Amino acid sequence: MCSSPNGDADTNGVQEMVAVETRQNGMNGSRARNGTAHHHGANGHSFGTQHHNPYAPRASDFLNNVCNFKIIESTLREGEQFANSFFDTDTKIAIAKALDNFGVEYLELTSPAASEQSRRDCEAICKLGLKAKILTHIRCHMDDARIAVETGVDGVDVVIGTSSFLREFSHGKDMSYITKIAIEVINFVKSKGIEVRFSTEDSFRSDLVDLLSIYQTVDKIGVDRVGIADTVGCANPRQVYELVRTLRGVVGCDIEIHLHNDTGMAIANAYTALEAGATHIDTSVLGIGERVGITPLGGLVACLYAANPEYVKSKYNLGMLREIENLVAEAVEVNVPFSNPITGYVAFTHKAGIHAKAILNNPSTYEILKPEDFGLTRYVSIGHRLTGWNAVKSRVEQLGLQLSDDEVKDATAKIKELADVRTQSMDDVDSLLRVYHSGIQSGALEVGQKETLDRLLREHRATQLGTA
Ligand SMILES: CC(=O)SCCNC(=O)CCNC(=O)[C@H](O)C(C)(C)COP(=O)(O)OP(=O)(O)OC[C@H]1O[C@@H](n2cnc3c(N)ncnc32)[C@H](O)[C@@H]1OP(=O)(O)O
Ligand SMILES: O=C(O)CCC(=O)C(=O)O
Ligand SMILES: [Mg+2]
Repeated sequence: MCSSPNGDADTNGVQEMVAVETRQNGMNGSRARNGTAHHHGANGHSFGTQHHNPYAPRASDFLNNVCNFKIIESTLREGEQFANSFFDTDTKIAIAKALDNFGVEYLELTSPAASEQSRRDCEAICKLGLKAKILTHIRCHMDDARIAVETGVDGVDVVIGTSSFLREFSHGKDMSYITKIAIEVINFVKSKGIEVRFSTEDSFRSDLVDLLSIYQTVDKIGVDRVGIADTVGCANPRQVYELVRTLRGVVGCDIEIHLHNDTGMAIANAYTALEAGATHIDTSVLGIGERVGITPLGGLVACLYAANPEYVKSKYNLGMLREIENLVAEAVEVNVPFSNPITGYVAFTHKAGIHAKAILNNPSTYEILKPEDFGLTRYVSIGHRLTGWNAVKSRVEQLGLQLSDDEVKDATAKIKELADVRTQSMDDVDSLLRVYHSGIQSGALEVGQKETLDRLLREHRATQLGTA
């Protein structure tokens, strides 16, 4: 196991990464906060946030909607449906508080009809006095509704399957019964003075006429939100855009969307839904949920930040993301994936020499997310065969060594030669640079004297091993 540049324990086999600071940020190479001896930290840089970025992508329709969306964080509902999940009361409360501090607008909790403990936990979370509104998620059934409204929640999310699959094999009800029971449940919840949302499970495999008809019916009786659910993760962005856009044209209430990630499109679909006029997006931390889960909170935040960083920074406490993901990962006994947006092991690590040079000059060249906005650290990896002399020069400067460009290039050639056999650790690279530097200082070494350098390195190794 090696330690991630951003401090997470990880087993993904990325080894011996070393890092240097960007030129814009000075060259005081400090040890990474949480890394091993092989990891050197590189804090932020000065581009971007206060100034217009002339290289940013053009604003899209999305920017018109991005300031109005709300997150319905469902780790404590959909996330409890993840195969590994078992949340005791303390864990639920810790997750609820963390997400509230992060700034999500809603927390969705498992139905109090699921079990006695689920009901008690729902009541306990309602009593925490969080800023986020507390919702619970129930079947479209009066028994569930009666229990839900007694828990102290701010709102109830009601769902029923409308696809022929679910009508036939799940609840066995036809559209006219579904419409009748939906009206009854919605009116009942509304009569208690709390929010009510009505959603159609498996929307993308439901008949469009049925869908629009029931959405219009519930809109007319004053539902606060209608929900679209891609329950099986079958939708693509074009289908999401079309359904949300069509629905936007026929209802006046808010539109929520719940997107499963079976084909890896949950984040893209969420983005598209916002472009099309959705107002509420369901997420869970790390995307946990049934099967491979739903739109992950971190991934959604990354994509919204990329579109409108200042707004997203002002809305959410981004520095908490890693802590929240670690909390949930630990609770459900999984690792944060190496490729996770923002918090993945390598999310801010740059390797190839061409990238490294540009990143050192201006991080915007190869980064659209700024690690410091998430309390994280950028790394430039050296010691491998793709290393270039610019990255090595930066490390030379961090170490306080004086070498000319030709000398750095000469030392880089040696690093690459060694790295063709085995990737060099940070300590290996530092030793080589120090040996090279003292050889130059003492006059024992000149640029291009490969055999002398090899001898100096052999002698250094022997001294270290005590065999000189
Ligand atoms: C796509 C989703 O994720 S929806 C949310 C899923 N969440 C949950 O299932 C919460 C946890 N679930 C539970 O604890 C249980 O399933 C309960 C308490 C809800 C129901 O338990 P049981 O009464 O034992 O029924 P069971 O789980 O076997 O079957 C589901 C029942 O709900 C009915 N049902 C299914 N979906 C709905 C719905 N959306 N609205 C109304 N009734 C529904 C089915 O007809 C079936 O009832 P029946 O067997 O009495 O005819
Ligand atoms: O209530 C909803 O909108 C979504 C329910 C759900 O989890 C799903 O359909 O996958
Ligand atoms: Mg779901």
